Amino acid sequence: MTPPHLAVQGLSCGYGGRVVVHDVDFTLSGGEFLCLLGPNGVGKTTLFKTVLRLMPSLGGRTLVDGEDIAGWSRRMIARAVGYVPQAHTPPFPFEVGLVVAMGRTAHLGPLSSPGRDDVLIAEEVMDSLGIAHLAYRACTEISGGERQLMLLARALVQQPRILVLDEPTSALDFGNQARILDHVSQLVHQSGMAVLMTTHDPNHALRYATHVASVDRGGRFSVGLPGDMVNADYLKETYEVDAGFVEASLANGAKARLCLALGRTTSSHSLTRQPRR
Ligand SMILES: Nc1ncnc2c1ncn2[C@@H]1O[C@H](COP(=O)(O)OP(=O)(O)OP(=O)(O)O)[C@@H](O)[C@H]1O
Repeated sequence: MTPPHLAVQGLSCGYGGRVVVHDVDFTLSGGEFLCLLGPNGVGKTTLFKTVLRLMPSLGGRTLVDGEDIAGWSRRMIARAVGYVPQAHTPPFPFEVGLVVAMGRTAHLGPLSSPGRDDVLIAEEVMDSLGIAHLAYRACTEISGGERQLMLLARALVQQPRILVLDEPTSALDFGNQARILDHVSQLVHQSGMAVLMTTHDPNHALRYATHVASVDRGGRFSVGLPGDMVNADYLKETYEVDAGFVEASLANGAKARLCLALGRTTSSHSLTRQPRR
């Protein structure tokens, strides 16, 4: 795999002229795993969609391997970047195996359908994510977690060099969260994939990310190393909870620093505070 390079330069995004996130600058290379944190409603999904040109930007640009993707077709973008949206139910009751195989579309000619090799790739990916048994089930009749795994499988069969994941584990049980993030982490470290992921669990960032980015309630973007970004002050400011840290030993003997919410700070008063502008 040619090592990918994503550069986001001076990007601002929002709706109808209302700026939600502004002045976003970061780069992401093969072998890097960037976790994006931030409270509900600050604009993480909006930022991802704008980075991928699924919605127009209010300024700035996205470069893949040095080229501005504004001029790229959806097919060209899909060959380089796999995207797993936050929640998406396909409108028709296609079989799960077919939805996953549709991820190959980016690599097929305009009128071709998936061939034997494409089906094998889809089967292999479904097997690796533990969803081979869902292949003939209607995608409209599976659970939320199973749907999330199906969408991840669809993105992986694209064989992208860059993977953008919007809360990919929000519906997964504890074991599946660990298995999926281990799998994604392996793709980063062994295959040189570049991953950009949002999560509401700062422990995902502490455990897996090489870099952590954040959007605050003022739509300001920042990025740094996990140990510098995710500290007690950051968690208090971002989520309005006091947090403590513990160290755990991983199966390979390495140490992981993890956080634990200790309770809401006295200043917090609402579950859905309005963003400060
Ligand atoms: N289609 C839309 N039109 C107008 N405003 C929108 C639209 N979609 C989202 N918003 C608003 O834009 C802001 C950012 O939403 P976004 O979904 O990007 O936040 P988020 O950080 O991903 O949230 P969450 O963590 O809850 O998933 C919110 O104020 C939201 O209400």
